[in-house]
Amino acid sequence: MTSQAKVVLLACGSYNPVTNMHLRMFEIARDALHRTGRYQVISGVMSPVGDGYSKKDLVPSKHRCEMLKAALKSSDWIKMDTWECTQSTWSTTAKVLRHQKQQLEFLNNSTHKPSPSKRRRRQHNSVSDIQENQVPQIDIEGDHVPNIKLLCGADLLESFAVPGLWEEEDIEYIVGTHGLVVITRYGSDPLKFIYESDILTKFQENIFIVTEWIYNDISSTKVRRALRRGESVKYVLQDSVIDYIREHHLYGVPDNKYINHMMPSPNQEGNTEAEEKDSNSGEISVVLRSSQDSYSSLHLPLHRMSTNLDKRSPAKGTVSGRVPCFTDIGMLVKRVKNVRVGFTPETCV
Ligand SMILES: Nc1ncnc2c1ncn2[C@@H]1O[C@H](COP(=O)(O)OP(=O)(O)OP(=O)(O)O)[C@@H](O)[C@H]1O
Ligand SMILES: O=C(O)c1ccc[n+]([C@@H]2O[C@H](COP(=O)([O-])O)[C@@H](O)[C@H]2O)c1
Repeated sequence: MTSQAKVVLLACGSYNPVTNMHLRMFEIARDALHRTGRYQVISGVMSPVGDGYSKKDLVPSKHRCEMLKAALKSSDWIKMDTWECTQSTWSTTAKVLRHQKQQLEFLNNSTHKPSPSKRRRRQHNSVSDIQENQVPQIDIEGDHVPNIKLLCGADLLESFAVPGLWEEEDIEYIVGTHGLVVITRYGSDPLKFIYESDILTKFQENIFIVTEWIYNDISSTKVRRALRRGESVKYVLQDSVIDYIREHHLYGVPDNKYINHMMPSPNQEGNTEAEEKDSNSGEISVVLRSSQDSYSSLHLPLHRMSTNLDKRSPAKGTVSGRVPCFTDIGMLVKRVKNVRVGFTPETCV
């Protein structure tokens, strides 16, 4: 019986925000590699791109990392590594792979897992509370350093052909030294693409194409568009990620009439204690009721509301008489400093 090669799957991306498909890619890839009988996937690593990557609508890495951290609670084998996004400038994917390789070699050579140096700790301070994930815990058995393969969608593979985007020597290093696991994506034809590229054809045996038969063309771009329009993204993102986006008002999530489409996740329901606490801490908790028994809450810092409140109510932060008008949201119950006012759209002018 031949021994199985140990593999770590590394996926680099914006994760702006992380979607269920980003997570599923790992599951699909692991299944496919295991099916061959030749590989054993020992870990998955997600490396969010740094803020220096000038991509439209990229929210700060602090938020993207927090969303990834929340999403990865649902996996016991995929970890985040924040090394890339804590570098002062954008790092090429080849550089990230080199770093990961060094980490694994270091792990392999030492009996103890590396603890972050003081310098690294300082670098990670900007990304609050994610230090625990900065060095993915990978259990290495035996003498061989696992092979790191770059996991990506077919669109990333096809971006190799965009003039000036990737360095040719980087492509050689990525595909020749590490190898790719490519998940098919709608509209892509990776086999044809490899055929048309000399360099990819040269390293063809290092490219593993996985057809995703449970077709799913989720993309972060589409998610951001839906969020901007106030449309539901439930079951497309992890509930914890939706909660985070809502709490931090990311991606232009509207505060007004569409917000009731973003239903709360089960872990947010019945959180009256938190609401009471917020109402005493300079924040307004607005509870939107869109049907008989389902609620969605929206936390607004007082300074964001003060203009409305100044205009419409006698005292800032208190509600009496007329209240800010939130149109088209059905029954709305509003709590400010423990004053609770219920009203319907008809009461708005
Ligand atoms: N639906 C999908 N099918 C296959 N691969 C995907 C899918 N969505 C994302 N990927 C892959 O995930 C990796 C990370 O991508 P990225 O964070 O840029 O996601 P994205 O959804 O394509 O983002 P955006 O829409 O903002 O460009 C890339 O390799 C990309 O090809
Ligand atoms: O290394 C490169 O030259 C390179 C060129 C283009 C994109 N990438 C990486 O590809 C990943 C996905 O990029 P994007 O633009 O599809 O979100 C992200 O991690 C980028 O750093 C890397």
